[in-house]
Amino acid sequence: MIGIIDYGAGNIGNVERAFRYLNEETSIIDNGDNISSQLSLLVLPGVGSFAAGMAGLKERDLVKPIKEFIESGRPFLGICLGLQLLFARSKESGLVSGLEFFDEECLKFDSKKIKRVPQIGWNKVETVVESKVFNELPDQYFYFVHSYYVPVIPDLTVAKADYGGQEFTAILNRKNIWGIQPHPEKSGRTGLKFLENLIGVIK
Ligand SMILES: NC(=O)CC[C@H](N)C(=O)O
Repeated sequence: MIGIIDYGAGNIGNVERAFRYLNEETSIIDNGDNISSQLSLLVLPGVGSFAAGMAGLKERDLVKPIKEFIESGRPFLGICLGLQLLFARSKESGLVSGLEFFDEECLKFDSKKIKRVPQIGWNKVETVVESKVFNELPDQYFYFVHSYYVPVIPDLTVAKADYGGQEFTAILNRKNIWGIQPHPEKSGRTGLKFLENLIGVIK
């Protein structure tokens, strides 16, 4: 069973449809009581601001159960804002702390150097560390919608992308924690294949 966290603003429906297309059972989780170690994967699909995301998790008492699930070593996937919320903080939301699994800060694309911020559209993802999650992808193109990014971080970034000359982390992994900045649920066959590969890797 794959748990999909609903903190009131994530892209739940498309994420649920993507996993169901892969014949995976899903459960929508909007309170901490439903986060159990029986889940094969816990997914945090994020849409909106860093502060609103954390507020949504706090309002539903989801922060502690999510942290306990991840600290217990169970597989976790953060999507877009869900990847960013794994970090200590973001330039988007001042002093608001994230889930703090990683110390770095999410930064904003420099609109003085890059004409169009947010990045909205397809972009090529470049593998940094070989992983089975990249096996037999139809191509390397994923769909992005974001203004903030996580820099490339050694021993954490497994795939990167470049937007307007700014390199950033597209996919991260450390032990049981996975994050993907683009939206695999909006990235067609490539996104579905990534999710299918990830399900195989975490089993
Ligand atoms: N699509 C989103 O949820 C964007 C996440 C974050 N607010 C960013 O701009 O990077």
